[in-house]
Amino acid sequence: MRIAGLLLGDGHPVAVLGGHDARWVSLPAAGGRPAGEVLARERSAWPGPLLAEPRSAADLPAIARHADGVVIGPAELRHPALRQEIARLGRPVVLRRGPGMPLAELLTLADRCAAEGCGGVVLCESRTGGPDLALLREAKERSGRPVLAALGGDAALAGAAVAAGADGLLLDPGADPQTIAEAHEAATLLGALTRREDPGDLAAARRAIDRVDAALATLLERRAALAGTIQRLKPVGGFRGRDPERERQVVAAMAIRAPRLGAARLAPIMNAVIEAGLRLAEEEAGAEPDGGRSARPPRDGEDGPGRGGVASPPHPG
Ligand SMILES: C=C(O[C@@H]1C=C(C(=O)O)C=C[C@H]1O)C(=O)O
Repeated sequence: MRIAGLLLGDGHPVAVLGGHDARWVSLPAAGGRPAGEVLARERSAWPGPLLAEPRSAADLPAIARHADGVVIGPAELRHPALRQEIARLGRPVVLRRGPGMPLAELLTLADRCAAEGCGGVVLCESRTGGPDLALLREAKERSGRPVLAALGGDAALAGAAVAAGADGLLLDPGADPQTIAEAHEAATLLGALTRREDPGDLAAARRAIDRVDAALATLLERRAALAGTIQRLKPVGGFRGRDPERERQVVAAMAIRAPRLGAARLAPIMNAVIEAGLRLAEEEAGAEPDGGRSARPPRDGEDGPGRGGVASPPHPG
Protein backbone atom coordinates (compact mmCIF):
# COMPACT_ATOMS: atom_id res chain seq x y z
CA MET A 1 0.00 0.00 0.00
CA ARG A 2 1.46 3.31 -1.07
CA ILE A 3 0.64 6.96 -0.26
CA ALA A 4 2.76 9.00 -2.69
CA GLY A 5 6.29 7.75 -1.89
CA LEU A 6 5.32 6.23 1.47
CA LEU A 7 5.01 2.44 1.63
CA LEU A 8 2.84 1.07 4.42
CA GLY A 9 2.25 -2.50 5.55
CA ASP A 10 4.12 -5.73 6.18
CA GLY A 11 7.59 -5.82 4.72
CA HIS A 12 7.91 -2.03 4.97
CA PRO A 13 9.34 0.10 7.77
CA VAL A 14 7.13 1.60 10.47
CA ALA A 15 6.24 5.12 9.31
CA VAL A 16 5.70 8.20 11.43
CA LEU A 17 2.81 10.22 10.01
CA GLY A 18 2.31 13.73 11.27
CA GLY A 19 6.07 13.96 11.63
CA HIS A 20 8.94 12.24 9.96
CA ASP A 21 7.56 10.38 6.94
CA ALA A 22 4.28 12.10 6.08
CA ARG A 23 2.30 15.12 7.18
CA TRP A 24 -1.41 15.60 7.49
CA VAL A 25 -3.73 18.52 7.88
CA SER A 26 -6.94 18.45 9.90
CA LEU A 27 -9.25 20.92 8.18
CA PRO A 28 -11.84 20.68 11.00
CA ALA A 29 -9.08 22.11 13.23
CA ALA A 30 -8.37 24.93 10.76
CA GLY A 31 -11.51 26.85 11.71
CA GLY A 32 -13.12 28.60 8.78
CA ARG A 33 -9.95 29.09 6.72
CA PRO A 34 -10.40 28.04 3.07
CA ALA A 35 -9.11 24.51 2.41
CA GLY A 36 -7.21 25.60 -0.70
CA GLU A 37 -5.25 28.22 1.24
CA VAL A 38 -4.40 25.91 4.14
CA LEU A 39 -3.38 23.00 1.92
CA ALA A 40 -1.40 25.11 -0.57
CA ARG A 41 0.67 26.51 2.30
CA GLU A 42 1.34 23.04 3.73
CA ARG A 43 2.18 21.70 0.28
CA SER A 44 4.73 24.42 -0.37
CA ALA A 45 6.36 23.75 3.03
CA TRP A 46 6.46 19.93 2.68
CA PRO A 47 7.31 18.05 -0.51
CA GLY A 48 6.65 14.59 1.00
CA PRO A 49 3.40 12.61 1.33
CA LEU A 50 0.55 14.86 2.47
CA LEU A 51 -2.86 13.80 3.75
CA ALA A 52 -5.86 15.91 4.65
CA GLU A 53 -8.99 15.45 6.72
CA PRO A 54 -12.00 17.25 5.19
CA ARG A 55 -14.70 19.21 7.02
CA SER A 56 -17.23 18.48 4.31
CA ALA A 57 -17.52 17.66 0.61
CA ALA A 58 -16.72 21.33 -0.10
CA ASP A 59 -13.07 20.63 0.89
CA LEU A 60 -12.61 17.75 -1.55
CA PRO A 61 -11.55 19.70 -4.68
CA ALA A 62 -8.72 21.36 -2.72
CA ILE A 63 -7.72 18.00 -1.27
CA ALA A 64 -7.69 16.48 -4.76
CA ARG A 65 -5.44 19.32 -5.94
CA HIS A 66 -2.91 19.41 -3.09
CA ALA A 67 -2.99 16.17 -1.06
CA ASP A 68 -1.95 12.57 -1.71
CA GLY A 69 -4.45 10.93 0.60
CA VAL A 70 -7.44 11.54 2.84
CA VAL A 71 -7.92 11.04 6.57
CA ILE A 72 -11.55 10.26 7.37
CA GLY A 73 -12.71 10.75 10.92
CA PRO A 74 -15.43 8.64 12.55
CA ALA A 75 -18.23 11.16 11.95
CA GLU A 76 -17.49 11.47 8.21
CA LEU A 77 -17.11 7.68 7.95
CA ARG A 78 -20.69 7.18 9.10
CA HIS A 79 -21.93 9.70 6.52
CA PRO A 80 -22.42 7.50 3.41
CA ALA A 81 -22.72 10.30 0.82
CA LEU A 82 -19.55 12.07 2.00
CA ARG A 83 -17.68 8.79 2.32
CA GLN A 84 -18.58 7.88 -1.25
CA GLU A 85 -17.44 11.26 -2.57
CA ILE A 86 -14.14 10.86 -0.73
CA ALA A 87 -13.68 7.33 -2.08
CA ARG A 88 -14.34 8.55 -5.62
CA LEU A 89 -11.30 10.84 -5.42
CA GLY A 90 -9.37 7.59 -5.94
CA ARG A 91 -6.79 8.55 -3.29
CA PRO A 92 -5.66 6.31 -0.45
CA VAL A 93 -7.77 6.82 2.66
CA VAL A 94 -6.97 6.48 6.36
CA LEU A 95 -10.06 5.46 8.32
CA ARG A 96 -9.93 6.55 11.95
CA ARG A 97 -11.92 4.47 14.39
CA GLY A 98 -13.87 6.74 16.67
CA PRO A 99 -14.71 6.35 20.34
CA GLY A 100 -16.96 3.36 20.79
CA MET A 101 -16.95 2.31 17.13
CA PRO A 102 -16.95 -1.51 17.08
CA LEU A 103 -14.15 -3.12 15.08
CA ALA A 104 -16.68 -4.97 12.91
CA GLU A 105 -18.16 -1.63 11.83
CA LEU A 106 -14.73 -0.20 10.97
CA LEU A 107 -13.92 -3.29 8.88
CA THR A 108 -17.24 -3.07 7.03
CA LEU A 109 -16.69 0.62 6.30
CA ALA A 110 -13.17 -0.16 5.05
CA ASP A 111 -14.55 -2.74 2.61
CA ARG A 112 -17.15 -0.22 1.41
CA CYS A 113 -14.54 2.47 0.80
CA ALA A 114 -12.44 0.00 -1.18
CA ALA A 115 -15.48 -1.05 -3.23
CA GLU A 116 -16.38 2.62 -3.81
CA GLY A 117 -13.07 3.18 -5.60
CA CYS A 118 -10.64 4.73 -3.13
CA GLY A 119 -6.96 4.14 -3.83
CA GLY A 120 -6.29 1.84 -0.88
CA VAL A 121 -7.44 1.70 2.73
CA VAL A 122 -5.37 2.13 5.87
CA LEU A 123 -7.04 1.56 9.24
CA CYS A 124 -6.25 3.78 12.17
CA GLU A 125 -6.81 2.82 15.79
CA SER A 126 -7.55 5.92 17.77
CA ARG A 127 -9.01 6.24 21.23
CA THR A 128 -9.00 8.89 23.89
CA GLY A 129 -6.23 8.04 26.33
CA GLY A 130 -4.23 6.01 23.81
CA PRO A 131 -4.80 3.37 21.13
CA ASP A 132 -6.31 -0.02 22.03
CA LEU A 133 -3.38 -2.22 21.00
CA ALA A 134 -5.28 -5.50 21.25
CA LEU A 135 -7.88 -4.06 18.89
CA LEU A 136 -5.12 -2.79 16.58
CA ARG A 137 -3.70 -6.33 16.33
CA GLU A 138 -7.09 -7.79 15.61
CA ALA A 139 -7.85 -5.12 13.00
CA LYS A 140 -4.61 -5.96 11.21
CA GLU A 141 -5.15 -9.72 11.34
CA ARG A 142 -8.77 -9.65 10.27
CA SER A 143 -8.48 -7.04 7.52
CA GLY A 144 -5.01 -7.74 6.15
CA ARG A 145 -4.76 -3.95 5.71
CA PRO A 146 -2.04 -1.66 7.08
CA VAL A 147 -2.91 -0.28 10.50
CA LEU A 148 -1.81 2.95 12.18
CA ALA A 149 -1.82 3.75 15.88
CA ALA A 150 -3.02 7.30 16.61
CA LEU A 151 -0.92 8.64 19.47
CA GLY A 152 -2.22 12.22 19.63
CA GLY A 153 0.56 14.42 20.91
CA ASP A 154 2.24 11.85 23.17
CA ALA A 155 4.82 9.28 22.03
CA ALA A 156 4.78 7.28 25.28
CA LEU A 157 3.00 4.32 23.66
CA ALA A 158 4.95 4.48 20.38
CA GLY A 159 7.19 1.51 21.17
CA ALA A 160 4.29 -0.58 22.46
CA ALA A 161 2.31 0.20 19.29
CA VAL A 162 5.23 -0.87 17.08
CA ALA A 163 5.67 -4.09 19.08
CA ALA A 164 1.92 -4.75 18.73
CA GLY A 165 2.33 -4.63 14.95
CA ALA A 166 1.42 -1.05 13.97
CA ASP A 167 2.58 -0.21 10.43
CA GLY A 168 2.64 3.47 11.26
CA LEU A 169 2.28 5.96 14.09
CA LEU A 170 -0.09 8.86 13.55
CA LEU A 171 0.80 11.98 15.52
CA ASP A 172 -1.41 15.03 15.74
CA PRO A 173 -0.51 17.70 13.18
CA GLY A 174 1.76 20.15 14.96
CA ALA A 175 3.16 17.56 17.39
CA ASP A 176 6.26 19.05 18.99
CA PRO A 177 9.71 18.08 17.63
CA GLN A 178 10.58 16.09 20.75
CA THR A 179 7.45 13.92 20.39
CA ILE A 180 8.21 13.37 16.69
CA ALA A 181 11.79 12.40 17.54
CA GLU A 182 10.61 9.97 20.25
CA ALA A 183 8.11 8.33 17.90
CA HIS A 184 10.76 8.05 15.19
CA GLU A 185 13.23 6.53 17.67
CA ALA A 186 10.67 3.93 18.78
CA ALA A 187 9.81 3.14 15.14
CA THR A 188 13.53 2.69 14.39
CA LEU A 189 14.60 0.62 17.39
CA LEU A 190 11.48 -1.45 18.05
CA GLY A 191 10.93 -1.80 14.31
CA ALA A 192 14.42 -3.27 13.90
CA LEU A 193 13.82 -5.74 16.73
CA THR A 194 10.26 -6.84 16.02
CA ARG A 195 9.60 -6.37 12.34
CA ARG A 196 10.89 -8.11 9.25
CA GLU A 197 11.44 -5.78 6.34
CA ASP A 198 11.52 -6.83 2.73
CA PRO A 199 13.25 -3.93 0.95
CA GLY A 200 12.88 -3.81 -2.80
CA ASP A 201 15.90 -1.74 -3.81
CA LEU A 202 19.40 -0.81 -2.67
CA ALA A 203 18.45 2.49 -1.02
CA ALA A 204 15.59 0.88 0.93
CA ALA A 205 17.81 -2.02 1.97
CA ARG A 206 20.44 0.44 3.24
CA ARG A 207 17.82 2.34 5.21
CA ALA A 208 16.70 -0.98 6.73
CA ILE A 209 20.27 -1.94 7.67
CA ASP A 210 20.73 1.53 9.20
CA ARG A 211 17.77 0.79 11.50
CA VAL A 212 19.31 -2.54 12.53
CA ASP A 213 22.64 -0.80 13.17
CA ALA A 214 20.86 1.79 15.31
CA ALA A 215 19.43 -1.01 17.46
CA LEU A 216 22.83 -2.76 17.53
CA ALA A 217 24.63 0.40 18.64
CA THR A 218 22.08 0.98 21.38
CA LEU A 219 22.52 -2.59 22.64
CA LEU A 220 26.33 -2.48 22.32
CA GLU A 221 26.44 0.67 24.44
CA ARG A 222 24.21 -0.98 27.04
CA ARG A 223 26.31 -4.16 26.94
CA ALA A 224 29.53 -2.21 27.47
CA ALA A 225 28.02 -0.55 30.55
CA LEU A 226 27.04 -3.95 32.01
CA ALA A 227 30.43 -5.44 31.19
CA GLY A 228 31.97 -2.47 33.05
CA THR A 229 29.77 -3.20 36.08
CA ILE A 230 30.91 -6.83 36.04
CA GLN A 231 34.59 -5.76 35.99
CA ARG A 232 33.99 -3.78 39.17
CA LEU A 233 32.18 -6.69 40.84
CA LYS A 234 34.66 -9.45 39.95
CA PRO A 235 37.54 -10.23 42.31
CA VAL A 236 39.89 -9.62 39.38
CA GLY A 237 38.45 -7.48 36.62
CA GLY A 238 39.65 -6.24 33.25
CA PHE A 239 41.90 -8.19 30.88
CA ARG A 240 43.60 -9.94 33.79
CA GLY A 241 40.28 -11.42 34.86
CA ARG A 242 39.29 -12.64 31.43
CA ASP A 243 37.19 -15.81 31.51
CA PRO A 244 37.43 -17.84 28.27
CA GLU A 245 34.86 -20.43 29.39
CA ARG A 246 32.27 -17.73 30.10
CA GLU A 247 33.05 -16.14 26.69
CA ARG A 248 32.47 -19.51 24.97
CA GLN A 249 29.11 -19.81 26.73
CA VAL A 250 28.16 -16.30 25.59
CA VAL A 251 28.94 -17.21 21.96
CA ALA A 252 27.15 -20.57 22.16
CA ALA A 253 23.98 -18.94 23.54
CA MET A 254 24.07 -16.29 20.81
CA ALA A 255 24.55 -18.92 18.09
CA ILE A 256 21.14 -20.37 18.99
CA ARG A 257 19.55 -17.03 18.05
CA ALA A 258 21.88 -16.50 15.09
CA PRO A 259 22.08 -19.96 13.49
CA ARG A 260 23.05 -18.70 10.03
CA LEU A 261 26.07 -16.91 11.44
CA GLY A 262 26.82 -19.79 13.81
CA ALA A 263 29.40 -19.95 16.60
CA ALA A 264 32.43 -19.91 14.28
CA ARG A 265 31.47 -16.55 12.73
CA LEU A 266 30.13 -15.09 15.96
CA ALA A 267 33.28 -15.87 17.96
CA PRO A 268 35.54 -13.22 16.36
CA ILE A 269 32.69 -10.67 16.43
CA MET A 270 32.12 -11.23 20.14
CA ASN A 271 35.84 -11.27 20.82
CA ALA A 272 36.04 -7.74 19.40
CA VAL A 273 32.97 -6.66 21.38
CA ILE A 274 34.28 -8.14 24.63
CA GLU A 275 37.72 -6.59 24.17
CA ALA A 276 36.21 -3.19 23.41
CA GLY A 277 34.18 -3.48 26.63
CA LEU A 278 37.21 -4.45 28.69
CA ARG A 279 39.31 -1.66 27.18
CA LEU A 280 36.58 0.89 27.94
CA ALA A 281 36.21 -0.42 31.51
CA GLU A 282 39.95 -0.11 32.10
CA GLU A 283 40.12 3.37 30.60
CA GLU A 284 37.19 4.54 32.68
CA ALA A 285 38.60 2.98 35.85
CA GLY A 286 41.94 4.67 35.13
CA ALA A 287 40.19 8.00 34.71
CA GLU A 288 38.50 7.84 38.12
CA PRO A 289 40.19 10.14 40.65
CA ASP A 290 41.00 7.18 42.92
CA GLY A 291 41.96 4.88 40.05
CA GLY A 292 38.78 2.87 40.57
CA ARG A 293 39.67 1.90 44.18
CA SER A 294 36.23 2.89 45.37
CA ALA A 295 34.75 0.08 43.30
CA ARG A 296 35.96 -2.48 45.83
CA PRO A 297 37.95 -2.04 48.99
CA PRO A 298 41.40 -3.70 48.91
CA ARG A 299 41.47 -7.17 50.39
CA ASP A 300 43.80 -8.35 53.10
CA GLY A 301 47.32 -8.30 51.75
CA GLU A 302 46.41 -6.06 48.80
CA ASP A 303 47.80 -2.59 48.64
CA GLY A 304 46.52 -1.64 45.19
CA PRO A 305 43.04 -1.14 43.93
CA GLY A 306 42.58 -4.88 43.84
CA ARG A 307 41.23 -4.84 40.32
CA GLY A 308 43.15 -6.74 37.72
CA GLY A 309 42.03 -4.44 34.97
CA VAL A 310 43.15 -1.16 36.40
CA ALA A 311 46.84 -1.46 35.87
CA SER A 312 46.95 -3.78 32.90
CA PRO A 313 47.58 -2.35 29.44
CA PRO A 314 45.10 -2.89 26.65
CA HIS A 315 45.21 -6.45 25.38
CA PRO A 316 47.59 -6.68 22.42
CA GLY A 317 45.37 -8.93 20.30
C1 LIG B 1 31.90 -9.57 31.71
C2 LIG B 1 32.81 -10.44 32.15
O1 LIG B 1 34.17 -10.26 32.00
C3 LIG B 1 34.81 -10.57 30.78
C4 LIG B 1 33.99 -10.07 29.67
C5 LIG B 1 32.99 -10.84 29.14
C6 LIG B 1 31.93 -10.23 28.26
O2 LIG B 1 32.06 -9.05 27.91
O3 LIG B 1 30.95 -10.93 27.99
C7 LIG B 1 32.95 -12.21 29.44
C8 LIG B 1 33.87 -12.81 30.20
C9 LIG B 1 35.04 -12.07 30.71
O4 LIG B 1 36.15 -12.35 29.86
C10 LIG B 1 32.40 -11.68 32.87
O5 LIG B 1 33.26 -12.31 33.48
O6 LIG B 1 31.20 -11.99 32.86
